[in-house]
Amino acid sequence: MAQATAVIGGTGLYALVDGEARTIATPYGAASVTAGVLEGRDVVFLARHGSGHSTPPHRIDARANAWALASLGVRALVSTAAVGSLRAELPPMSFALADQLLDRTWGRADTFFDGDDGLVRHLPFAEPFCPELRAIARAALPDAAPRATVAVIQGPRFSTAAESALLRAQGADLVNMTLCPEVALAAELGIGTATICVVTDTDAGTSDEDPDRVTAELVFRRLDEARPRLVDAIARIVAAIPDGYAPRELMDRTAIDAVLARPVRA
Ligand SMILES: CSC[C@H]1O[C@H](OP(=O)(O)O)[C@H](O)[C@@H]1O
Ligand SMILES: Nc1ncnc2[nH]cnc12
Repeated sequence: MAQATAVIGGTGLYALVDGEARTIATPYGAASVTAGVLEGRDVVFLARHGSGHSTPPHRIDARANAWALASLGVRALVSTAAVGSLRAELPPMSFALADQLLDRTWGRADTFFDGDDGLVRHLPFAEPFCPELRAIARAALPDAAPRATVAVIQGPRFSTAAESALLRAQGADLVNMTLCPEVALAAELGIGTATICVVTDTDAGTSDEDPDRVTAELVFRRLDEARPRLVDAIARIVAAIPDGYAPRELMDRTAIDAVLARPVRA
């Protein structure tokens, strides 16, 4: 059965719905998903880092994940992201809805259209997140900051204080390691995305003594604390997505169908 809505869980969210985990072979390797029901809606859940957080951010196969979701008929994606804050107005434990991306990753497979099979396309990406899903998320989460620019760094290490200051000066509000290329790859396959950012830390911090200065342990701890609110936020958004939701047509159907027709490997 086609699953119109997917949830990608980031750090700290490794399960969401009851159901059997299923492995999907894709042209880029296997992806593991669980189909189930949330708020009476069919959803497919995918844990970005694997069920035990075994995949680091720079090794996530975002192409396999996006291809697997598209092959299941997914059109709407609600994702979660643990983020560091670069702004005092976005304190730890607050939620924000991402609306812009600054891609500072490198060396990641970041397109389905690298020309190998003569298929060349250029995704319009001025608005990386789906405006309709963002509007739904804003209405569902009135306490979340309605917009934020997320800088996506390569990781797995965190930023230096100088890098953090530079990202802030360049207009970033939040910092993360996974939303690129995930959001673009979903868009290339006709999937619209809304992302709930959970602020876990103040990145490089405001001083050496800043208790919110990032460590992985701090991120995991804060996500554990925030998880009930995060699951509730996801459920609210999923419940509000209309049956007839249609993402923007940023990519032509012929190209999407050609990518989905590529031979799979286990
Ligand atoms: C474990 S701290 C760094 C880790 O947290 C964020 O994960 P996600 O975006 O999947 O929520 C960040 O991007 C890093 O992958
Ligand atoms: N400070 C930070 N930098 C990058 N990714 C993060 N995920 C959570 N906090 C982060």
